[in-house]
Amino acid sequence: MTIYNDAKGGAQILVVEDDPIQRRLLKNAVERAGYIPHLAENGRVGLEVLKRNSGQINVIVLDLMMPEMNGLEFLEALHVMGTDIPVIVQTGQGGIETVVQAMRAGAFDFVVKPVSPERISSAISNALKLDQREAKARAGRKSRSGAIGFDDIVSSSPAMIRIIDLAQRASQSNIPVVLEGESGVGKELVARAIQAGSDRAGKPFVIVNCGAIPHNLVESILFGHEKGAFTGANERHVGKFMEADGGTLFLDEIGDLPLDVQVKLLRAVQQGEIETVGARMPHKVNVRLISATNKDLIEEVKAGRFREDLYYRLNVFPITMPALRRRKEDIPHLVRVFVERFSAEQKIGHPLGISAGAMALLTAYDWPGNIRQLENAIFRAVVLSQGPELLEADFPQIAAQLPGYLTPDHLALAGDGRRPVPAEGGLSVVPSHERPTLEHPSQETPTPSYASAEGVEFYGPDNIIASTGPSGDVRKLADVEEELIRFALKFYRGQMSQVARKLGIGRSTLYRKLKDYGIDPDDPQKHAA
Ligand SMILES: Nc1ncnc2c1ncn2[C@@H]1O[C@H](COP(=O)(O)OP(=O)(O)OP(=O)(O)O)[C@@H](O)[C@H]1O
Repeated sequence: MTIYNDAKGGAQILVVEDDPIQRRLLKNAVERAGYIPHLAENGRVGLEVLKRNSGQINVIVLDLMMPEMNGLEFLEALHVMGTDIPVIVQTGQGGIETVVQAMRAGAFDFVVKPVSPERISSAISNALKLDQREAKARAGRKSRSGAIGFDDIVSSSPAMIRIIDLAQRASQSNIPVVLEGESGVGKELVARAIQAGSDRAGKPFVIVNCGAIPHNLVESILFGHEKGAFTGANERHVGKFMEADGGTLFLDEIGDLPLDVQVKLLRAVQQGEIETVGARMPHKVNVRLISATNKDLIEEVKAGRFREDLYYRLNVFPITMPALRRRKEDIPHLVRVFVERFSAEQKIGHPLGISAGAMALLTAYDWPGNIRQLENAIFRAVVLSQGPELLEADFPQIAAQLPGYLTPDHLALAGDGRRPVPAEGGLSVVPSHERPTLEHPSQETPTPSYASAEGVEFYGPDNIIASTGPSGDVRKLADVEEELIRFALKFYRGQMSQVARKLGIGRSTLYRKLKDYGIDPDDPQKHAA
């Protein structure tokens, strides 16, 4: 790993990439754009660099396919660390599904390999813009957080109106509530509103994400520990139950709680007292519990991963929150509220609207990351917006995933040279007559000049590699090889991993051959002068 400290005053970019050639290319591109690169050959080293340079790194450029700790694991580790440095993921293999996973895991943008220096430079400059403005936006939102109530929950659909009604009733008592629903549907928001609408309003609202804490620390984090209770317990630690005393404890991802801690939680719920690790006596606590889960808890009980007695104790008042794709009526309302909120926060300086085409696009999409993903998409679009209204072009990642919205760039996203594959449960196939007809005339969506589905033969003129030259003699092996590589690059639209795999060679061998033959992967047909 190399660290460049000869600061030119530019932003600092961490490049996490296992392929030495790609790493070098990125380093050059980052330097050429005037930034300071930090290089790491895998996710583990990347985390070390981050820790060592805490607060210094502005943007991360991350490869998704890496040995040891892959890109998704790295994103997960960032989430656990509570770091929200914008991450640009690079994808070559795996195609759109991996990209969707990465965006879900919080990536800001993605680029498809091989990445041109211009593309990476513009992705970094967008991410930097976001980095600076988001810090302000977060500060703004945080100051409101204590006061979030039912009025802050956008609800147009019958399903959401019913949820608000249930939640309002739950807020009238101390009844334990379980909020069920996919990630990003608004469980925490509803939990906050319940607290704000209850007689505990103004008291602590403490959140514990049970899924994000290492198993060996859960007990101590929930119940606290005395000084010297175990090796390394150098200070007394007040647990989350004590912190929430008098208020509400929101246990997120409750299904991830280890079984041994579930026993202690059951005792706390049944007896209203907690046992601090290392303490002689239990403490009485007055805490209202709201739990949330994106798992089916009954299935977890059946599988023996969640205690049945605890399930019945916690699940007295279940509220199931449907995914956003099941209540699309909420989308336009949410979009307008977010556009208004973010343009005010970002001090856009003029009223910002949204075009009908963009609204149709956002409504057509299925939002696998639910409202969080929608909120982030709008935030990003508002930050980067230039005109009086947001257009479809401001949502390239969404458009790329909707059939009927493909542009030439988007087509290149499919990892296997075919049209992008919808993420599981991620997209609706919108019948053509219902598809929003936006500024995408059909000629903008090119018909691929090949049919690369496995097993489908291709008989186009491009597919003929001659075995004899103009003189009538057999051609040199190297010439044929060069031609085949150029063809493969074009055929697989520059997807290096795929080209290497299909040619039956390693990626580094491919890069070496590109160099030997002077082939530019961005423009494989161009011959060196
Ligand atoms: N109905 C809504 N109106 C306005 N904003 C909403 C609504 N639902 C969710 N949001 C916003 O979407 C984001 C995600 O919501 P929230 O954190 O409550 O989801 P969650 O279900 O708790 O997610 P996770 O399970 O991943 O923790 C938050 O910023 C929240 O304010």
